[in-house]
Amino acid sequence: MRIDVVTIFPGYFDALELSLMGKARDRGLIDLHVHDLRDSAHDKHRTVDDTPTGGGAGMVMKPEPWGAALDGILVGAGAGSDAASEAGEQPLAEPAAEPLIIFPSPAGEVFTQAMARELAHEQHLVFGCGRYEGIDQRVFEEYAERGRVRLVSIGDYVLNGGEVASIAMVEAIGRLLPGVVGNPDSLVEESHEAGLLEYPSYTKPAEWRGRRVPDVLLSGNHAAIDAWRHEQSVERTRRVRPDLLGD
Ligand SMILES: Nc1cc(-c2ccc3ccn(Cc4ccc(CN5CCCC5)cc4)c3c2)n[nH]1
Repeated sequence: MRIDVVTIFPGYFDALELSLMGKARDRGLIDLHVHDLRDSAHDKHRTVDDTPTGGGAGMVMKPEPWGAALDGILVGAGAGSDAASEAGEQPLAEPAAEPLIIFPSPAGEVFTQAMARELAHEQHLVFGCGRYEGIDQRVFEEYAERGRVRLVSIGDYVLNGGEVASIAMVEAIGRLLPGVVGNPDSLVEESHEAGLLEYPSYTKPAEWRGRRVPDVLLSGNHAAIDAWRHEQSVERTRRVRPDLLGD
C-alpha cells in the first residue's frame, strides 16, 4: 500500500518510522511519502492560511497550496502517460488504482475497526492534514468531483489538526495488512473485531499480590476457555459499550 501524507508538520510522522510501522515500511508493505504543504505554497512567505471569509476566529487553510500539493500526488499516482501508452500500445504496468483522499475532520464520519478493515484493501491512500480552523471547503469539493474523498473523525473531541488522527488511522489500517503483524490470529480475537470488546488477559505468575488468574484459564480445557472469554467479552461490552450490542 502506498500512503501519501500532506501536512505543515512533517515531523509528526517520524513516529511512523518506529516499531511495527517501521518494519512494515522496511519490508515494503507500506510505502509512506510525507509532503510539507509549505513546499506547495509558492508565494514569497509560503503562506498556507488566511482569515475566514465572513468573519470568525482563527485562520483557514488556503485552497491554492492544497490544490498544488494534491495535484502533484494524484498526477503521479495516475502514472501519467508512459511511452508505451503514448505510442498507443497497451500500457505495460497495471493502471494505478485511484487513490482515496482522507481528510481528518471533527465533522467527518467516525473511524471504526470496520472502516480500518475496509481501507486496508486500498492500494493508495492520501491523508490531507488540516490545521488552524480547517481547510477551505472548495478543496473537498474539487477533489470529491475528481476522485474519492472521505472526511473522517477519530472521535468526538477536537484536536489541533489532522496529524494525530492520520497517524492513528495509518496504524489501525497498517496493522491489518498481511505480513505486518507477526501472528495474524491476534487480529481476529481483538477488540471490536467481532463487534465486541476484548476479554481480560492474564499471564504468569498465576498469583500476584494475592490475585489469582481465573481457574478456567489454567484448566487446559480450551472449549471452556473460549466460552469463558466470549462471555467476558459480551459482559464487558454490555457494561461499557451497550451501543455496540444494538440493544
Ligand atoms: N476527530 C478529530 C479530528 C480533528 C481535527 C482534524 C483536522 C483539523 C484541522 C484543524 N483542526 C482543528 C479545529 C479547530 C476548531 C474547529 C472548529 N471550528 C469552528 C468553526 C470552524 C472550525 C475545527 C477544527 C482539526 C481537527 N479533531 N478531532
